[in-house]
Amino acid sequence: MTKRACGFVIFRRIRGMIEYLLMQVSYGEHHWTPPKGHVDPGESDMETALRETEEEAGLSASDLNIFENVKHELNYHVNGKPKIVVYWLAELLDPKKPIRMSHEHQAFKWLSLEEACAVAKYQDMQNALKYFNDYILKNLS
Ligand SMILES: Nc1ncnc2c1ncn2[C@@H]1O[C@H](COP(=O)(O)OP(=O)(O)OP(=O)(O)OP(=O)(O)OC[C@H]2O[C@@H](n3cnc4c(N)ncnc43)[C@H](O)[C@@H]2O)[C@@H](O)[C@H]1O
Repeated sequence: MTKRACGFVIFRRIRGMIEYLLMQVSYGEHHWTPPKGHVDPGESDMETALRETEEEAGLSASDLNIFENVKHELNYHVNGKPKIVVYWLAELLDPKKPIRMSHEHQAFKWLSLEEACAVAKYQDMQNALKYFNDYILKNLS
């Protein structure tokens, strides 16, 4: 059975720069991803993305401008099992709003596209970040 997770690639505009929020998990390989998590039974993808973002980063829907039509899907395998991760683009409305981490993460960073791609490590996550960055440059600048 395919696992499904959903979240937001969150960006902020600060000092004339675009920065992306990446969070480092406190377990396993301590990898970095945007806030996201598994879809619970009966939840829609968007409900999952909102719940996980609140739990993992302390940000609620009212903190974000969510671009519901701008999304990107990642497909990879975890322990031999397929996993789909859906990300929507979202802007943090107050760029200075503090991030409140849960026990699932040990660090977070606001990063430029290049820095975020270096930290994200996986090619498909890098492609997602570039896709969203292109959208911002073409439509939101
Ligand atoms: N090793 C561990 N030890 C203790 N508790 C653990 C654990 N793994 C998970 N948990 C528990 O599971 C919960 C996570 O639940 P959720 O928070 O609901 O779900 P998630 O973000 O999708 O989980 P995860 O971090 O496992 O997913 P990812 O696909 O990024 O990452 C899964 C794997 O895929 C790899 N990966 C990530 N992105 C990838 C990509 N784009 N391509 C290929 N591989 C990728 C990662 O490096 C990682 O190895 C946590 O509360 C934690 O308690």
